Amino acid sequence: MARSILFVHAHPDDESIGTGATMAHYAAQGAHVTLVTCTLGEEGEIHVPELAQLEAAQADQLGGYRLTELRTALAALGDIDHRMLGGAGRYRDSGMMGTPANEHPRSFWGADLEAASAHLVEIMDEVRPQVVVTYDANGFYGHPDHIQAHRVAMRASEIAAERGFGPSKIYWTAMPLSVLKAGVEALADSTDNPFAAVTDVADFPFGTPDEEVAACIDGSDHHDAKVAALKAHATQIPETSWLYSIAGNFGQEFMGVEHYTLAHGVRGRGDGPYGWETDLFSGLPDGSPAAR
Ligand SMILES: CC(=O)N[C@H]1[C@@H](O[C@@H]2[C@H](O)[C@H](O)[C@@H](O)[C@H](O)[C@H]2O)O[C@H](CO)[C@@H](O)[C@@H]1O
Ligand SMILES: [Zn+2]
Repeated sequence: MARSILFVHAHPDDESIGTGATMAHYAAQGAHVTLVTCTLGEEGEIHVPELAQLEAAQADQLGGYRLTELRTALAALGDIDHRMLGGAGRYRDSGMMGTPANEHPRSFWGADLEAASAHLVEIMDEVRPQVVVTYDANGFYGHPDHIQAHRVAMRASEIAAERGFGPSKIYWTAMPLSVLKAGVEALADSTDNPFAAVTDVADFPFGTPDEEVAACIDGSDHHDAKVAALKAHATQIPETSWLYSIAGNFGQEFMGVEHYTLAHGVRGRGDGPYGWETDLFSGLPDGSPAAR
């Protein structure tokens, strides 16, 4: 049975930042890798000075531009089947929690959950993923679009299951506290340490106790592909980003290794002190819905 994995992300850049190595890992193995992006990222910052006037308050063209960045990023990750939830432009970037963009008539945060989920069910019925990957209920770090992406992915998976093609496993992106702690220590002497004010990893809006993590995907063979994908998102991720300096200070494994908690399904065989799975498809029952 062809392996099919579906990633649900909020903005262009999240797919590369949070799951780029995993996507490249499974694409390289010949799995059907589908990415659903829920918004175009219209409310993002612009770290490329010559594009500053594309911002929402001026030309309001950042969303279309970020779609081109996303396409370049996906080309670096491999053969990825990319869809925009409800079609490009259907749902708008809601901005950070509590900002006026939350109230925009097309904001994803204000979307009707059933209608948004129906768009995702349609894609799930076509690609029949055995595995779905999204964020935890806090959207990993509390962004409204990430929280809504979680809700839509979970509701769509529920509806798909009722119709006989639900995923066998659902994972949420996670950062083990041990990795977070090592990363903060690695950056401690860095000149551009964004976490200089952090004294305790519990201060971060994310971080999962190691024993609650279920899977660790080693995509370090795809480290360069992930870095190329991050660089494609230049409006969001400046050359000076800590994402690049931590790889230098922490080591390449930071960039190429991605972790997940298991929200639904049976955990397969694992390694190490906490039995972390090394394959998101491990332990799948044979009866998983076949791709159409
Ligand atoms: C990684 C991610 O989800 N980025 C979002 C996020 O971007 C943040 C936002 O611009 C904030 O104002 C900055 O201080 C912060 O550094 C950024 O990470 O929110 C944007 C607006 O919704 C979104 O476009 C971007 O993809
Ligand atoms: Zn995002």
